[in-house]
Amino acid sequence: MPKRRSNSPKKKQQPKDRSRSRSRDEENNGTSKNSNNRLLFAAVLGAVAAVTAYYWRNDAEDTPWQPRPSDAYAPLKKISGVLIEDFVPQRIIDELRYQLMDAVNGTCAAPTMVCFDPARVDVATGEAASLLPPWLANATAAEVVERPGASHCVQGIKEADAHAATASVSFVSSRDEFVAAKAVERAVQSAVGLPGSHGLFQQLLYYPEGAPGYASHRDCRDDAAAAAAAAGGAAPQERAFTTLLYLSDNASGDTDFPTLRVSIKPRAGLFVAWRSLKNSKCDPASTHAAGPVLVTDAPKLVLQRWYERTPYLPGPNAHGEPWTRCSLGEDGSVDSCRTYCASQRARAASDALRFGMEAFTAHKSGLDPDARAAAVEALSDALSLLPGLSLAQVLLAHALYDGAEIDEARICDLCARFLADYPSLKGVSEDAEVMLEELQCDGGLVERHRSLALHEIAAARGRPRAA
Ligand SMILES: O=C(O)CCC(=O)C(=O)O
Ligand SMILES: [Fe+2]
Repeated sequence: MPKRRSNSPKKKQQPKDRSRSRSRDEENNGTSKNSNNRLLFAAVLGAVAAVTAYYWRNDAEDTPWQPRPSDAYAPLKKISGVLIEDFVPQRIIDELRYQLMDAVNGTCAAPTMVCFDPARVDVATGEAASLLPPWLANATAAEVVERPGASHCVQGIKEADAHAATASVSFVSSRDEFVAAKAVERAVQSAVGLPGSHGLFQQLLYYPEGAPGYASHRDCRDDAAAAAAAAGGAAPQERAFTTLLYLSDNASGDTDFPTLRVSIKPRAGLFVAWRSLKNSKCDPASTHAAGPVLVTDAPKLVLQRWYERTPYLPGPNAHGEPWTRCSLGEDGSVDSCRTYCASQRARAASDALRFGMEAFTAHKSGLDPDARAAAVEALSDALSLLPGLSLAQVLLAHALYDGAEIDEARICDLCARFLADYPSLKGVSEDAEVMLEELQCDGGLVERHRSLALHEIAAARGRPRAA
């Protein structure tokens, strides 16, 4: 017999009623309906917001930052910087290096689109503005397109020319894509208190020998209004902290903090982190640059991650085909070109997630009777590719919960996994908790998933490398 249960979680109205056998008619009236509306609102709005802005956020919560005093790095004191050597065991570094090099030689290898920020190409005429670099001399012959989230782009660039533009490569991975990156996330949480739930995507950076580096900048934004506009009206990103884990030993390519007169030389296993915001403002002292890598040096490899002030739930990875973005230097010339790319697996998972979110929204709108099944299928696909994809976990739990015949064990597991990573994401975590309660899930499930995570920390922070 198919199980009957409430249409949506109802913690507030019926805290003690865990019955899953009431009829739908009974449920669809009075206070339950208000509760349904609240949850429907949270879920759908959240999904839509995630589609448009690629994240949910919670302004109520501040990011913790509690590094051990012994890890404080005095030269970066003004920005609460820490520096930790031998942050993770060599095997973690080896795996990350392997993933990055594999991407550089494979999925990231052939960017054919270069974008300028701000616009350097006239979309109407297709003419390149002045000060374009020589490799774009015949850009007018190429197709000029607009890319959401970037400015004007030139498409169809010859591969060799695009390679000339590739000053660095950012291989953008989901938080859970690689075991090694996940282990680093846990290590960061244990060392400086930054929970993974505040982290943006992880970036594996590659600067080839001879790369000019990355021009002086801050990772935060000064102008909240401009940032909101750039985010398409959604809440702007606020990168509050930056963490770097160097994966290579270099004689050049230092991370420089000109205001603080500090230079950090890359050394495999060296971890450095600092805060960019001071009293909620973008701190000028956090200005930094990646120095040029000498032609005689080895390529510089880094795992970089930004952390938001508040929890952040990533949506689909925005990077499809590899593409290159160039920013402008102070004199208006093009500098700091970087190629962005993601793995085939992450891209496939993102496509499934995007489709699943659309289907989920259609299901919640009540207009399409087949949408729920489509959402379940697509979100399950996304999770089979990237099991830790938190947004897919919580949406799939909701979609399954709304079905006539529910797989309680699966919903419990999805909610517990989600809550182990996102214990306090406004509106979303609460719903996951309500589902756990309504389904009378095993009370220790979340804790088990959490301790699994702690186990990963212990594994990540293994014995220091031999000198
Ligand atoms: O590679 C580095 O040393 C720093 C990179 C950086 O600052 C950035 O990508 O925002
Ligand atoms: Fe930076």
